[in-house]
Amino acid sequence: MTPTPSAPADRAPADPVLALTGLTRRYGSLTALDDVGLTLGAGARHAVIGPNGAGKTTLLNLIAGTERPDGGSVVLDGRDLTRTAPARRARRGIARSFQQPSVIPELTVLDNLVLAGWRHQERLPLLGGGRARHRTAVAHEQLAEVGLADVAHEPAARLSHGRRRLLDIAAALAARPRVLLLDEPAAGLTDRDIVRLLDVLDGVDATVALLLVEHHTEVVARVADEVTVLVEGRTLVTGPVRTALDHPAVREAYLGVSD
Ligand SMILES: Nc1ncnc2c1ncn2[C@@H]1O[C@H](COP(=O)(O)OP(=O)(O)OP(=O)(O)O)[C@@H](O)[C@H]1O
Repeated sequence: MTPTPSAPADRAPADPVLALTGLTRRYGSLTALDDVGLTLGAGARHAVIGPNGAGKTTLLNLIAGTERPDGGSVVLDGRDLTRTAPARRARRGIARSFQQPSVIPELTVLDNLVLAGWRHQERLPLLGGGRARHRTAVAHEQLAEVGLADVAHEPAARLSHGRRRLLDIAAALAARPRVLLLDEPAAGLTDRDIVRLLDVLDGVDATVALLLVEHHTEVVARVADEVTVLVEGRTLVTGPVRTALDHPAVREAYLGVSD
């Protein structure tokens, strides 16, 4: 991965936050992911695109730990997590927002965020009620940041799909992750919701590495610095966003355009 634009040219890029090497996953005779490697530094904005069935969700599953690879490794901050359970990976700093938001519909919007931030809160040196008050105050701030302050006390079930997506992302961020995995965040969103989504992603802490699977190429072009294109489980191209999106094979294989 190239250094971030602000990194001095004469200094080596910082250690990677997330390093994936040779990731391979088979389902019977189908190789869903074939020897895929990727390195994300702090503050990376990396998108993975590709046609249906290319292996994008499989890649996220292998990083989050909900599936195990048949080959390769997942290393976070120098620690090999390839055999580590999903909950432990989450505690180490891998957060995920799903295609179908995973918020708890019966809880209020605010309580969803309070709950999501609890893991981080456990590490703060606050006692009893102090912790709860602090967490609630932080959750209110986070809701304001994602434009959901007006529905703080509504059950999450009453939110539109777009706003539930934003809550899901806010909940993932509340655990203060090192890496945020986003699975098609723009899917099913209205144009107005997409503008909100882009605002939220713009506001993600610059130290968090963001890995985005997305079909919406305008969202990819707006959010990502770098793009990996998967086709049939293999990396077709990986590089700066414009180079990847303008690659003739990508235009043909993914966008259905031939020059
Ligand atoms: N649990 C499974 N059992 C068998 N085959 C699977 C399983 N999960 C995924 N596959 C297959 O692996 C391949 C990659 O699937 P994956 O969902 O990762 O693709 P994708 O790029 O995310 O596709 P989409 O854009 O449609 O979500 C597909 O051919 C899919 O049918």
